[in-house]
Amino acid sequence: MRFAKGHGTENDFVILPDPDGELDLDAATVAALCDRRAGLGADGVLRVVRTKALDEPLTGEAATAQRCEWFMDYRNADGSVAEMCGNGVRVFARYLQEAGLVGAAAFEVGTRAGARHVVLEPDGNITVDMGPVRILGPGSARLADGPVHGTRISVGNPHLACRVARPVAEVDLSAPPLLRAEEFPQGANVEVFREVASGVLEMRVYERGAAETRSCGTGIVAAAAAATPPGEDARWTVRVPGGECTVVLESGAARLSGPAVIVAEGDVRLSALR
Ligand SMILES: N[C@@H](CCC[C@H](N)C(=O)O)C(=O)O
Repeated sequence: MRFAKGHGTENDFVILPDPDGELDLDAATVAALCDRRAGLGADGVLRVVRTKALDEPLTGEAATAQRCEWFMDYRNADGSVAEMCGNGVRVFARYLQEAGLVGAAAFEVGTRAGARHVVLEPDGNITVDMGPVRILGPGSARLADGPVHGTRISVGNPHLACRVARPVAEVDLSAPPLLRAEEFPQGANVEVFREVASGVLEMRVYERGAAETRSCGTGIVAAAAAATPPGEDARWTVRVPGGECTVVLESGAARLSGPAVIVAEGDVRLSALR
């Protein structure tokens, strides 16, 4: 099976080109591909499939994806399905560009959170219109070193973005955060963030379905939204362990800009994966 490997601020993905939807990608295969010792290693898988070949109903929030030629079928490293991935959609767009599957510098990508408009910027970054950012109210979690309190936010997928007083490097993210099922029936990605200068946040994340990653695009947007006074527009630079991205919040929606690179292409033996 052909594959590519790419990352956006070191949030890394195995990319599987499957234009005609012929691949039966089960959770065990995804987990084996993402295994960093016995597989290729990644935080998630991006299956590149034509929307018309997708064997899945696109209803509700996902319905606008029907108008897109290409669909990002996102899977977490543990094999679970997720609605959206902010770094993944940039890497997906870079793959489409480099594989010659799109000709324009601006186009839409289908996701389970709906169509997402992307722009390949002249400076090499990619900007994604991340859609509506929904503030759902307060929430809390228990981390390995104690409780954190924050804001429940949907960026298509669920987040708990928590402002902390200490440097984020000191927060213990070695264990899965304990969440309350009534607050997060589908689980959540948990961000800890701190404002380190005017308009600049530092952030770390524990991702649903993956553990701590070096960046999370939807998490970056969630942290920026949690850091912004209600009803205001804002622009943030968000530093994560794998680099930095920019978020512009405007009228309840967000644009995310950052790098996306393809670093390898090759063949993987699916039959050899455990
Ligand atoms: N890394 C992604 C988010 C991937 C999905 C997430 N783990 C979830 O289950 O919601 C990003 O860059 O947004």
